[in-house]
Amino acid sequence: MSWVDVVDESTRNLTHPTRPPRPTYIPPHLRHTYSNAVSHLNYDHPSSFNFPTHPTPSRPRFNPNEHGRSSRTRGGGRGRNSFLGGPNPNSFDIADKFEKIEVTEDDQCNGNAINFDAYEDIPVEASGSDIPKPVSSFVEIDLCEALQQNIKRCNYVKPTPIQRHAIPIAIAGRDLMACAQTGSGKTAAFCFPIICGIMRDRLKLVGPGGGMVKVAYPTALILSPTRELSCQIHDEANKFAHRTGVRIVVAYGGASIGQQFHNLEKGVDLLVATPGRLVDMIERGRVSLKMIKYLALDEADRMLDMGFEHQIRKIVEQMDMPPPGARQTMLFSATFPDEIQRLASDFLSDYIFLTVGKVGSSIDLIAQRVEFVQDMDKRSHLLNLLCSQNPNRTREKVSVLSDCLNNMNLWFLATEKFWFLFHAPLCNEGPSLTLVFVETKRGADALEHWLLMKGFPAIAIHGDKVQRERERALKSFKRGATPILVATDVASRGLDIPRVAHVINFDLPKAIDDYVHRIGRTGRAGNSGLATAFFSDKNLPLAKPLVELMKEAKQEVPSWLSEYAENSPGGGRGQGSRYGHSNKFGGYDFRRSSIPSSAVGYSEYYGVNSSTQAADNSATAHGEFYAVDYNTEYCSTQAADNSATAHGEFYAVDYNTEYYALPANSDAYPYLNVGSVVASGWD
Ligand SMILES: Nc1ncnc2c1ncn2[C@@H]1O[C@H](COP(=O)(O)OP(=O)(O)OP(=O)(O)O)[C@@H](O)[C@H]1O
Repeated sequence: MSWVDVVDESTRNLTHPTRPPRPTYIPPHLRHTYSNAVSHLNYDHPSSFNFPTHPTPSRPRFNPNEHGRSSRTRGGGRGRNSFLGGPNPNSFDIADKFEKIEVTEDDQCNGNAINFDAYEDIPVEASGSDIPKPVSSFVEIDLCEALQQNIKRCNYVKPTPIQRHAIPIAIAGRDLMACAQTGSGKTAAFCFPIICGIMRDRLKLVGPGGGMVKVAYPTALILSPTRELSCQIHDEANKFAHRTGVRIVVAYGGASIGQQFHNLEKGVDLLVATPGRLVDMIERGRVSLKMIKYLALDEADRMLDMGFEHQIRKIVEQMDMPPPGARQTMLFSATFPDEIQRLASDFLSDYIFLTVGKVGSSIDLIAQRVEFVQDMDKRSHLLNLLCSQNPNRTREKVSVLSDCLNNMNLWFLATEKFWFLFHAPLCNEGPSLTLVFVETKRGADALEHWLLMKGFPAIAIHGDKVQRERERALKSFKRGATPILVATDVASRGLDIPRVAHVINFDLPKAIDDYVHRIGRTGRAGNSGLATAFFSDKNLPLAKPLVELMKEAKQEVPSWLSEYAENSPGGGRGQGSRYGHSNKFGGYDFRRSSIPSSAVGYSEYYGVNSSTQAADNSATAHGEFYAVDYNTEYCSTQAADNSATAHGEFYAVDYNTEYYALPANSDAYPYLNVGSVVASGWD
């Protein structure tokens, strides 16, 4: 139950929920360290490279101290209703921040001017064998002419980093697991190679799906977790495939299956689908996957977590889809926990793992604020925030006017009346948009209703709404007619909505990955954004990963939050945290944890493949790895407790050197033996 539900309940009962007791202090566990070892760019090296990390130039970033106030004291001076009561310890003039946010609009294809220079300095790592070299322009890539034309039409002047690296890999036919920041252009990174591949195959293949047929045989399949995201990918892919002859169909639940069958009957090369609807279509015998040559999973970690894994396995492993190796598989997300990587590797063959940017984040471009707000104060705090988004607007004005309108039973007029107030100063062309995340569907409805009553133009989207309502809400939000969207996690992934200037985590999610995706709805395509989170006692498990994430993004961490992080039980990786051994958020090739050296931040290694997992615990490394510090901890993928400890240094292993694993949990003393066997503490 979210706080909104609590508020509803409590107002009804005229009681207030009691504040949960403070947790007892538990010292933070030792954080793993990882070196930021930087290797030389080495394209001659046949199978792995690590791109240099450049110093990050300073970007304008929100600094709460500039505003002369601090949110550092936990709850200090916090009133039950800070609007009516005393000063709010977290209050700040958000209007100042909005002035600093750069959101521009000038584009033919996607409605947003792009500032991809912002991504120029981000680190890129790739691992796997024989990695194709990245490119620096689209023309360098062997894409078909029509596709090149469409890329220009879309105003894509140059590839984003993920596109520079991922597209050549995919065009070379390699399987890929790619992790890149939210809003950094992953959709095109998998769409271009797929469309190009379909066009090439066309010349060679004539599938059974020509003309009006009852069973559709797509050659490419893109799966995504939500209906809205599938529609968005479909729209994007259609733009890229303009005049190429590639036929793209979308299939998702909640809409007429008859219409979707009809679309399929007209022919389909690329099917974009949500898993549930696709299973339905396959089971009705209307779609066959036996011609699939390209498979892409967007938001792949979400697709393989508990909610979807069963369906995905059914589609990929139990229907008639060709196996890994016979098809090309690409997995993309902004977050890739180890456990999910392990599951995902079942679907891949000799794949390349690519990570672009501060993995699992979008963050340098997003100013993050965390404010301590007790559940009962959240609504009034939200109102303060929304009011302060426009410097000319005072909460009193809104309150008086909306009370007035409410009394006259004219709340629907209020929406109209206050709409103009959301034309925030940051952009002249349209209103800035605010996305408010809540925990429950009921909470979303309640908050939408309450905001409307208060005169704020809000609309809710969540999984209990019928599809038409969901689409209407999103459309209204996108065009700015209703510039506040109250959403559950249904809107947290993938949606690319220009002009979302502010994401408010009214209720924080349980897992830090979800936080990363939520805040990634702003700060997209190189633009900056603002994310505000309301943190309350019940978010304690999230404190530590949140602090780590904010530090990694060079954000100001309130001291009260650091204190919470230290008191966080079990080191506070967060409820639902799925991180393994690394401080890096989300994107770390789990195969590396089989190799001691890589587990401590080594940048070059290769030849790690499925043989590392061989039953006899043997592996063959084809490459260099070296220099493990004394007492460095590293994890073993095969150890029961995923841990092992290396004491010592070893380095300089020649190509084709064989090394063997000791049993789990052994303290190993690796020794230097150039060109020969190295025993080390992994199994
Ligand atoms: N090379 C490019 N040049 C200009 N704009 C681009 C380029 N590539 C992508 N874009 C635009 O950047 C925006 C973000 O892209 P996209 O939605 O693919 O990001 P994403 O990485 O998939 O984000 P998320 O992780 O949230 O799903 C889109 O509006 C897209 O049209």
